[in-house]
Amino acid sequence: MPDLHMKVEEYLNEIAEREGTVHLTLIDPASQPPEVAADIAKAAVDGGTDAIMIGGSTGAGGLALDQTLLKIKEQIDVPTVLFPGNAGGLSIYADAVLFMSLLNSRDINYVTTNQAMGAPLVYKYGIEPISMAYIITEPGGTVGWVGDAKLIPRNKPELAVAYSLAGKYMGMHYTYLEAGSGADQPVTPATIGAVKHVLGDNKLIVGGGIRDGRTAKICADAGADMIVTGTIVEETDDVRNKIEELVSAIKK
Ligand SMILES: CC(C)=CCC/C(C)=C/CC/C(C)=C/CC/C(C)=C/COP(=O)(O)OP(=O)(O)O
Ligand SMILES: O=P(O)(O)OC[C@@H](O)CO
Ligand SMILES: [Mg+2]
Repeated sequence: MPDLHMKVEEYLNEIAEREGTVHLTLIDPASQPPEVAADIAKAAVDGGTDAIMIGGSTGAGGLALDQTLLKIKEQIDVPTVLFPGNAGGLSIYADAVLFMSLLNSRDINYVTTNQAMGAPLVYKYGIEPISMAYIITEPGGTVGWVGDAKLIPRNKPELAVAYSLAGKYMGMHYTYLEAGSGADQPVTPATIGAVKHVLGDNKLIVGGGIRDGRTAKICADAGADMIVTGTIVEETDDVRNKIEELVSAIKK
């Protein structure tokens, strides 16, 4: 049960310290009606997920986003964290936003422009911004295409390290290594380990292509502080059971 006076970033960091790894469930508001999203969120929380991330690369804003958040908040009391594909992915009903720059994008819109367009809303709505370096590796999926990322090759950890260090030196608190939603394989343990080594205490999020406890544990053991799963939660018939499998594999 979260302390509501605590900031979301502190809440997540504290779980990472105490339990070894945080589990985040990603819900795409464009994938199902708000009531169904709320049922998924409830089952995920019952299964032990630590927070709900809300976002999508395509069509994830507006009324559907607001209604999805409102319905989810009726069902659960863990934090809701926006994962916006652009400035349209913000909602007054969320607790926090992963305020990210896609560092390896070729398109300035994903490096600073959406951030500038969204920042006044974050301020006005009072959403907690969590600064984050977002780095996409092969295969990259939809988000790699939409974000026009110069994908980091799977076998080039040194390039992921270079971008991660740049993010840290620019003052970003979190780093997110993304293989793309639904990737056939997640980011390699070698890349995760090399990046975590240079990040030190800065938190590392890993997502894309993680579908089972065994894979989640490999990523956590390699150095991920937080594991994101989205697609598998959309696909499974038993969300609670699937989340329990993932959570029990990565927590102390
Ligand atoms: C901070 C603000 C206001 C905006 C940031 C804008 C940036 C940098 C976006 C990065 C590029 C991007 C398109 C990110 C989307 C992240 C996301 C929600 C991925 C989830 O992917 P899915 O939507 O599940 O993928 P599919 O559409 O393939 O299912
Ligand atoms: O859908 P999956 O493959 O779990 O990926 C989650 C997340 O990393 C996508 O941004
Ligand atoms: Mg998706």
